[in-house]
Amino acid sequence: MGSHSPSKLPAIDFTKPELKPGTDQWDSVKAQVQQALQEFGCFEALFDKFPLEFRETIFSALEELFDLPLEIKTRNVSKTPYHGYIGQHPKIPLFESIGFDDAHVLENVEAQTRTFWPQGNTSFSEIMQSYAKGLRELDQMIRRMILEIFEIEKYMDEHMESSEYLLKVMRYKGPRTSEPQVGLGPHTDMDLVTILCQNEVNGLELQSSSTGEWIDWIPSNDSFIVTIGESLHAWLNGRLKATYHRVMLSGDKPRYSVGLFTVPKASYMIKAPEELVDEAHPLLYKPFDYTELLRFQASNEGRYQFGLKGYCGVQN
Ligand SMILES: O=C(O)CCC(=O)C(=O)O
Ligand SMILES: [Fe+2]
Repeated sequence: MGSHSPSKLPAIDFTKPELKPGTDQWDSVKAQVQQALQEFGCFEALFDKFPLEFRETIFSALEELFDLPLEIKTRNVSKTPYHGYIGQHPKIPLFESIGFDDAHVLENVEAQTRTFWPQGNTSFSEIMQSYAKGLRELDQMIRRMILEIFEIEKYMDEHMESSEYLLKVMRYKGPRTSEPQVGLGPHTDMDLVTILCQNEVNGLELQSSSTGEWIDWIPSNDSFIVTIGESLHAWLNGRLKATYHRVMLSGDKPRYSVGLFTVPKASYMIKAPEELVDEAHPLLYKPFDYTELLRFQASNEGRYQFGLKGYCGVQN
């Protein structure tokens, strides 16, 4: 599966104040995104929309959340597989996660927060909402650039309007070993794009899409990892690969991470634009619905990595 590498992922600067479509700055960042996605299939984004103490605040809010008793955390249920509470899974015993659907809207987070703290927890819901709202801006810039790269801007409105957000927060117990243990095994996400950040306990590793090397992510204060999910891979008819990643852990400190997962809306049929299908690029996947794909995944866990192909791959 490829070896470990000391190489670094490309870091792309999204902090420029005038980063607007049509400007030279935009085109220069877009060219870097294109190159990074071709060479690595993912990249580090520098984005400074959050105050300096923000990370500290969010990770202490997560500590408060995950320290709640299990019977409270399991109140986080969702009709979408993998969007609700996950934990105590024998295959990934260190891992727990809690999902907040469309967390950039304050009322949504407040309603979900009340399932954990019936009297509400204003500071918790506000921090989650402002995080989701800030990163949503970054996600939309990145997807806009990707559509421009593949010259399918005419689908911009439909693409943006047919997507929504899942804010997923995670805690990994420290394995108390010096040898790295699997926190989350190698996988691709099923969504469109994922933007992740982690506390001071590193552990996220990404596989370069061109060389197969595993690259450790060592974040800086303003950095996030951007990965591509299977739904975007399918919609672009294979022009971008979904990013393989995993979490490896050692030591005894818990690792916290937060991911903004951009997902296709339920019942929206993902279908590659005709501009991306031709003789050299035959259609790879039949049109599919993301939520149904997740249901298929959930009922075929052993075949996880082959989910999308197994679900709707076209036999060529
Ligand atoms: O914890 C992380 O950094 C990665 C989490 C992840 O890959 C996932 O939830 O799909
Ligand atoms: Fe993932």
